[in-house]
Amino acid sequence: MIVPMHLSIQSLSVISAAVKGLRMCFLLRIPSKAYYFISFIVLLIFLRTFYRYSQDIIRNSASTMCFDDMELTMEKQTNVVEAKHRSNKVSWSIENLSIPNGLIYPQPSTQKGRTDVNCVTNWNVPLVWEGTFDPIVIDAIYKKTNPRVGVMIFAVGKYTGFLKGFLETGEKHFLTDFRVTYYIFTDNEKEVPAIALGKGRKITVLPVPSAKRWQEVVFGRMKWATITIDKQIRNEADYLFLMDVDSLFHNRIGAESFSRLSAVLHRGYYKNTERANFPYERHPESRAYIPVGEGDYYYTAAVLGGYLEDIYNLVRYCYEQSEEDSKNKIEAVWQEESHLNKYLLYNKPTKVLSPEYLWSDYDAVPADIKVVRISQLKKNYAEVRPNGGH
Ligand SMILES: CC(=O)N[C@H]1[C@@H](OP(=O)(O)OP(=O)(O)OC[C@H]2O[C@@H](n3ccc(=O)[nH]c3=O)[C@H](O)[C@@H]2O)O[C@H](CO)[C@H](O)[C@@H]1O
Ligand SMILES: [Mn+2]
Repeated sequence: MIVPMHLSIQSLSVISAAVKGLRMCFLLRIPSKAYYFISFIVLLIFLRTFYRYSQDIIRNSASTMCFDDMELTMEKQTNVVEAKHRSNKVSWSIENLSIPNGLIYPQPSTQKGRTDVNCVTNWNVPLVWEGTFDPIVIDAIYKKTNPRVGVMIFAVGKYTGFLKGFLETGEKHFLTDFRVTYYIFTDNEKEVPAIALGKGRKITVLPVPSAKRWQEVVFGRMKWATITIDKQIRNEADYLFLMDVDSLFHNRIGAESFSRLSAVLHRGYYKNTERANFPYERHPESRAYIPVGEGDYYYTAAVLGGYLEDIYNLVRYCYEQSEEDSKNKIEAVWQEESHLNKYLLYNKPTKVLSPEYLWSDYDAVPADIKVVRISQLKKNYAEVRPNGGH
């Protein structure tokens, strides 16, 4: 319990001054009316002080009780999945959904829309497919806040060879009217190609160490992203993406991809896979463990987006958890993607993007994928990865 010291000291000095005055009156034999009047004032001050003091005590003990209760509840919640060192900074966010006057676009319908696929999750956030948004409307909403968009990509070892195609097609299709900085994490600066960039767009090259195993790179993404956001990106971007570099953009990606935390459904498991068969980490010893019977979707780690602080919390979580695993000599089945899937199960994304946002050149495009926006390139794993392997 905290005693309100400031209050008691202040009030005591007022009371003692009044008592002194009273004694003076008594000693100087000031007429009795004034004497009664001063006594009355002293009594009032005394009562007021006592009242305030007791209120403070009640308030303090109540808050101590609340705090004790909170601690108890938190102890009961044994499975809270979040970064140990979460950022408590306030993210940039879209303020309101206003658009400029006079914008011309087709009338939206309450009756027509995509019916072949589900366009909403069971936690009631959009599941984005072609035909569920109007590019003119959605871009206009976000354009007015003119966010600084950062895209973190890693090109370590032979993967620098993918940069040219990624950047050139990105300039054609990726948030073309927005400010974009490509943060290229590489061990070989000289291999970063010179690409003509649109207005308001730039490249920042960030050195990272080379790797002997590709697994080091994919885990390392979470570590270097965490460190670099802290050191630099936090002051330069409002919205952040993390993407694989071995892909090309084929069609528009716009503001419909923006939300506090947007994750993409992995093309391999979005339609007919029972959750028990999702390739989640199934060993309880791993920090990425998800028990059979739990799970919403299987998300890819190859495209992710969100407000800066939300992405920070996510990458920091994946980094911390994989560090814990490696202390115990465990490597999750799909590396950082396994930790990501655990995080997203217990911290639901605020938008889920369909596999239009990451398809693969290995797979035929089915009828429900009306537009392929990004596609993973076919690659010779033995050739591009330092230790080969699939
Ligand atoms: C479509 C999809 O879900 N992709 C994921 C999948 O395989 P992928 O086959 O897509 O992984 P990948 O070889 O493309 O590696 C992921 C990314 O790490 C970077 N990189 C990797 C190795 C290397 O030597 N140098 C380098 O720069 C590069 O940006 C690459 O795009 O599994 C990986 C982890 O197992 C990641 O979770 C990928 O996001
Ligand atoms: Mn990839």
